[in-house]
Amino acid sequence: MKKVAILGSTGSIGTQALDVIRANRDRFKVTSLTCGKNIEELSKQIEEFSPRLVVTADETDALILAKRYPKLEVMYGESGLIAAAEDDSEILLNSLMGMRGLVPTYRGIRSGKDIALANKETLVAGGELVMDAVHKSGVKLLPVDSEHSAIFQCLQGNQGKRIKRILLTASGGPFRGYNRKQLEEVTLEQALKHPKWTMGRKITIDSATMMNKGLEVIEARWLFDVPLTDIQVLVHPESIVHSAVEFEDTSVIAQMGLPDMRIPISVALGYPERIPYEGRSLDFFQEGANLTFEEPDTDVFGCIKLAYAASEAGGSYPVVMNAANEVLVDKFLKGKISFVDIEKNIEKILELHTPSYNLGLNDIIEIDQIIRKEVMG
Ligand SMILES: NC(=O)C1=CN([C@@H]2O[C@H](COP(=O)(O)OP(=O)(O)OC[C@H]3O[C@@H](n4cnc5c(N)ncnc54)[C@H](OP(=O)(O)O)[C@@H]3O)[C@@H](O)[C@H]2O)C=CC1
Ligand SMILES: CC(=O)[C@@H](O)[C@H](O)COP(=O)(O)O
Ligand SMILES: [Mn+2]
Repeated sequence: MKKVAILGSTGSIGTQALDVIRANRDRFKVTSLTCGKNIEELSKQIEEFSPRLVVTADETDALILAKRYPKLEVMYGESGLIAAAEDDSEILLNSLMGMRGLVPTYRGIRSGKDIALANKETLVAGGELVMDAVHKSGVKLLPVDSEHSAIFQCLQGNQGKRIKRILLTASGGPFRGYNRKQLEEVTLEQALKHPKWTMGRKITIDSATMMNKGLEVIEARWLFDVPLTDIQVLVHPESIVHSAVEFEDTSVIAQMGLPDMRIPISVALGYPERIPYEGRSLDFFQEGANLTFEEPDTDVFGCIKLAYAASEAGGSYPVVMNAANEVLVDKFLKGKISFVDIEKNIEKILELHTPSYNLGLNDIIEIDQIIRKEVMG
């Protein structure tokens, strides 16, 4: 039985991970589960998976659960997330949304456990630090993000071959083909309608601005130790090729499949036998089927350029970009700013930023907090 702790178990990734675990109950034991405020969903998970520890964001919710489940260890806040990350599980699935996942990821690595990472903001803000900790502690960092899982799968059995280029695919989001003027008019409702994937709200907006692809470029850089110049974004609206790797010998290996996150989650959890998506198939290979690819329009979707530039500049720039993006997306979700204000404000904040370098964990946390306060206003 593989013991698994899941941070963010009540979210889109977390609940799909529990789908995979449910289909393989003899293979997994759930040790810790966490939520933000959704204690009703967490209660259902407690009843079904009997974790030893659960964590909520706030004390009030923790007290409710402690009363409801007197035998259960209930904690809250970052100390609770760290306790879950350092519990006796062998693998930590981090499916938290946002930079809040950095510290628990780091502590999980230092406690010697393998990390299944969906929480891409962790690598955007602290990639260099996290990868250094991974190498020093000898744990495995297994990507859950569908493109990075695809690249990871392409690399299996090809470790000796030199990577020439990573082809990072993108759906193009709900506004593919729009011009700047049209983007100025889009609504929150339209931005939340992703053409292919059903995901949490924040990543769905990131996909609409294409900042998600920018975050994924940075994620790929750290995960696969590949220069930014060798990571190419390709818009592929069918979302069947989840990414590909071109090797020095000019061969290309691609991973294809249904847009179903339970596939990359299963890969990261170690290919459990039974898969919860039986009965579905990739009915693509038929006469006349074709796959289309196009360059992203980075004049319209400038977030991609901002991400490359921030990662190229290094130091505190990616931390600032990520923090600003999280706050601005939240403002857009709350109807406080327009869609194009997200990119405009990130660009302005990066232009005005005085960088710092050689950041430790506390520096990253402090810069993140300062930018959040500034952008929240
Ligand atoms: N969804 C997807 O298909 C994909 C997601 N990812 C990445 O995976 C990560 C998770 O995404 P997704 O599942 O969509 O996100 P969701 O918003 O659906 O879930 C986020 C999880 O974090 C919890 N959470 C929210 N706020 C807090 C808080 N203040 N303190 C503690 N926990 C909190 C949520 O709890 P609650 O339920 O109580 O709000 C939930 O369990 C992100 O980094 C995303 O970019 C990557 C690829 C695909
Ligand atoms: C499912 C997943 O991995 C998401 O990151 C998804 O890829 C977002 O799609 P975009 O390609 O539109 O950003
Ligand atoms: Mn992705």
